[in-house]
Amino acid sequence: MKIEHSPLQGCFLLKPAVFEDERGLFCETFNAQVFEKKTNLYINFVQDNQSISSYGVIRGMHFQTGEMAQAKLVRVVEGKVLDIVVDLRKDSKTFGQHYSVILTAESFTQLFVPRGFAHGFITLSKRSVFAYKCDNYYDTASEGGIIYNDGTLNLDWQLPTEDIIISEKDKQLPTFKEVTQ
Ligand SMILES: Cc1cn([C@H]2C[C@H](O)[C@@H](COP(=O)(O)OP(=O)(O)O[C@H]3O[C@@H](C)C(=O)[C@@H](O)[C@H]3O)O2)c(=O)[nH]c1=O
Repeated sequence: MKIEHSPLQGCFLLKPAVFEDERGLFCETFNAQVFEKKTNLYINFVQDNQSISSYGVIRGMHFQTGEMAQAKLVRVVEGKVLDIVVDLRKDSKTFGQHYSVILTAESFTQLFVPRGFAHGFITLSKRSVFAYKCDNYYDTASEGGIIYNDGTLNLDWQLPTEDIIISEKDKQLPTFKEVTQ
């Protein structure tokens, strides 16, 4: 497992070793010991999630607040997505900055998203299966979000507006300024 720093503080790319043979392939998608050794972080993942999306679907930008904040380890099991994170930690050197990365099933690359980040993704393939671990439980009362087309963040979703599909709930999310002021 190789771990690379993203430009955002505490946000890492994980590249698992992939073992191929005549049967197919094998890889460890998570190993707590290795993760701890390479990041110096002890993360107790307590919930695993999976979502399926069709082309053009954006889920995001989401986070949970306060004590229910969640770190996430995200990966794509089928298809291709553009994953985007925003650092919302006011005491961070990279506060307000965002980072985008393409995640595909074939690359096995994962993104570790720390607590205090907003997270979202768009499906660029016909369908995507997205899987992630969280270090805190889902809590509706703590849900927060930022509108995907926020004028300050100016996130590039890489698809024309007419191709974008987004839930009614996500269309109502506030702006970056409203969330961080
Ligand atoms: C996230 C979540 C949702 N749900 C339920 C609530 C709702 O009825 C249904 C769909 O929820 P949502 O529309 O919020 O699902 P979704 O838009 O996929 O939400 C997810 O988006 C990505 C970007 C993240 O980063 C995640 O943390 C999470 O916020 O599933 C759970 O039961 N547990 C969970 O952990």
